[in-house]
This record gives sequence, structure tokens and C-alpha cells, in this order.
Amino acid sequence: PPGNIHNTYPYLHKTDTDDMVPLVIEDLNSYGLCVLDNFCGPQLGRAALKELLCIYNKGIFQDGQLVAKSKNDAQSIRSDKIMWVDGKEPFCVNIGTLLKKIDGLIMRANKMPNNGKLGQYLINGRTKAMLAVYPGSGTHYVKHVDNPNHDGRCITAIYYLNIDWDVQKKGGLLRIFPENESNTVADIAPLFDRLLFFWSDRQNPHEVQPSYDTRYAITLWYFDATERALATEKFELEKRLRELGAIRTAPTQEQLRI
Ligand SMILES: Cc1cc(NC(=O)CCC(=O)O)nc(C)c1Br
Ligand SMILES: [Fe+3]
Repeated sequence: PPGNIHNTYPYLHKTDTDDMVPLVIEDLNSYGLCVLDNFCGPQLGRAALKELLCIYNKGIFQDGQLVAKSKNDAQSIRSDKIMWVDGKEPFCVNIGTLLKKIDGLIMRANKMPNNGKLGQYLINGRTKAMLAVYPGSGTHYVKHVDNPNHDGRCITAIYYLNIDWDVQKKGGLLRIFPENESNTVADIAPLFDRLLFFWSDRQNPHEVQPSYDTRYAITLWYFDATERALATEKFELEKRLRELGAIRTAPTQEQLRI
């Protein structure tokens, strides 16, 4: 729309499983992000959505953590509901299959010869899957960086499950502000069966614009072995120092989650 200076990022890749790997490598290296449409087909996509809804309707999702302390009430900072699953639970069979496909793609891309920046990472694991539901009451998510302080996460993977999502009516755009593209933003609509990858560090500040319908996403964060080992070591050391009373800082929410 006028007023937004942003080049359209040529990401309308129609995918079938095998040749996605070069696309992921190329786009991550060129833009710091990659969008794959029709990632796993409507059958698996719908089955995964069904499972997410079933879990959500059990009322066991929690409020998302605070991204930043705010003077006014916490709700204004983020109003998504989240739940962590590892995908092996009996009520997550299809979500589990989806996660395996995403893992397979990332591992194949990470192992490809001369895969650019991806080659700087040795991806050896990931977080659990975070199921997220943004209630559609104009909720938003403030601009932030996923991994600002080298906690080990190198790639964010977000799978969207929103059938018939019209951004003009429902908003909910994920806007990424790529660090080294001064007047360019990437506006990613949270479309059904769309998979998004982006570097998790300061290269990709991002925000979710207000959504006017319930908005579903599944997020994974992949770890770089070295950065993760260092972060864990640092965390253990700080824990020991705290126990010894040598330092008095309280562990951050983020550290506790990790
Ligand atoms: C819990 C948590 C969620 C997110 N999610 C998004 O940025 C939204 C992306 C989208 O749904 O399009 N980011 C961080 C840094 C944390 Br922590
Ligand atoms: Fe984020």
C-alpha cells in the first residue's frame, strides 16, 4: 500500500518437498528470510490446525511472556496465547509430522556444501514447538528481536495455519525490518500452509500488526551448536555465582524459559 517503502520480496515459491533446499539457502543468504507457500499441502495443514484448535479449546494455553516491561497493563504488550509441545504427544500426531518435515528441510539445508551463511552454523537442535493463538481483538506484538543476546538460536521457523486470511480485512501482517536494508521491510501475510524462516538475531527485528481475526502459528527456533553451548555454559556459571552470592542479578524470564 502507498506510504510503505518496501520492495516486494519475491517469495511466492510454489513448493514440492525436494527442491525447497536451494530456495531456503538462496533466500536466507540474499534476504535473511525465506517464505515457502503450500509447504505441506492442505490435508496435513488442516489436520495440524485441527489438533491445535483441539488443544486450544482445552484451555491449557498460557498468556505469552512479556517481551518488554511496560508501564501500562501487561496485556498491551502482547496478547497471544501460547503452548509448548514437543510433537510426540498423542494429541499432536499431525503437528509432529509437520515438525519432522520442517526439521528435515533445515537439516538438509544446513548440510549442503557452500550454503553461504547457513554454513557458519552447525544446527544441532531446536526448541520445542510453540503453538501461538492471537485473539482477533486488534491484538498485536511489539517490534522485537528474537535472539538479541546470543542465546544460541540462529533460525526462527514459523508455520501459519490461517485459512482464507485476507490481510486487507484481518491485518495480522508480520513485518520484518531487515537490518541491512534501510528502507525496505518484508510484510509477510500469515497465510495457511505458509512456512517462514528468518535469522533469529538482530538482523531481523519484527512485529505483528494488529489482527482482527484469530491468528494461528507454530514457531520453532533452531540452535547453533557453538552459540548454544556457550550460552548454556554462561548460564550455568552465572547460576553458580548467584548461588555463591557473588552476583545478585535475578535470572531473566528468557533465561528461565531456555
Ligand atoms: C514467544 C515469542 C513469540 C514471538 N513471535 C513473534 O515474533 C510473532 C511472529 C508471528 O506470529 O508472525 N517472538 C518472540 C521473540 C517470542 Br519470546
Ligand atoms: Fe519474534
